[in-house]
Amino acid sequence: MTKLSVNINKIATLRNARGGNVPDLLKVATDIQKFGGQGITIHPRPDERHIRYQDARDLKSIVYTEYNIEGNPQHNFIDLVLECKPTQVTLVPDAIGAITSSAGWDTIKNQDYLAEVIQEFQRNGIRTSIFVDPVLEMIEGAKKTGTERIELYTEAFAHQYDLGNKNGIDPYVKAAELANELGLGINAGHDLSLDNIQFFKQNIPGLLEVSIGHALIAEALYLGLDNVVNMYLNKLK
Ligand SMILES: CC(=O)[C@@H](O)[C@H](O)COP(=O)(O)O
Ligand SMILES: NCC(=O)COP(=O)(O)O
Repeated sequence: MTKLSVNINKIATLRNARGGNVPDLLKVATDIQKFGGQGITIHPRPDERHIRYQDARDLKSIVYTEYNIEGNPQHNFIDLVLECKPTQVTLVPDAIGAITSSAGWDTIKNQDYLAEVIQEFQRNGIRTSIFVDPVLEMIEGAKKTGTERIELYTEAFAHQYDLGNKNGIDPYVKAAELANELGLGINAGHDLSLDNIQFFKQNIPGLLEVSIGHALIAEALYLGLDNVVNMYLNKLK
């Protein structure tokens, strides 16, 4: 079974736009789980432009499914994760100020660094995953860091799928086969959507978890619009 972990960064983006508490991030996280979501993902960034560090702390008592915190393991991030003790930490090599994640780790160049950080999280009972491109050398390097899981960076697949090129899945299938052989658990995320998720799932052996945010929140808005516009019209009769 593949678990769906819903990334709620975009809920925080919307809330922060007005400075108040609408939409209420904690209520959204509660409801996503009530609706069947099997995990909550957040990706606090150093500028706290969407998820704030305090949100990560507040979610600790709300998330009873899988709690996944993603980010670049700088000192503040490491301290936050050790304080929140989520189910899983996903390490992502983001540049400060990056609009969104745009590459996986070079698991060969950063092997010692990753191994050290991963050990620290594992000593604290937190499962680790590292964000990687579907490149075989990077999967082999990931294994050597001691991580339990990898998260396949799916932007390239999603882009090719949008263009009608289903062969974009090929490197992901090879990466997943190798990860399975090496005993690495497989997560995936970035730009997955209602359009592409079923094809991805059907082709990736042993896919344990997907984290989906941007498209899912946009789809939820769109699929709810008809309903809400009509609720307003009823009140204005
Ligand atoms: C690692 C990954 O692909 C997602 O966590 C993504 O980076 C979400 O972050 P933003 O919501 O800031 O784009
Ligand atoms: N790890 C990927 C994630 O959490 C969500 O990415 P996206 O769906 O917002 O592109």
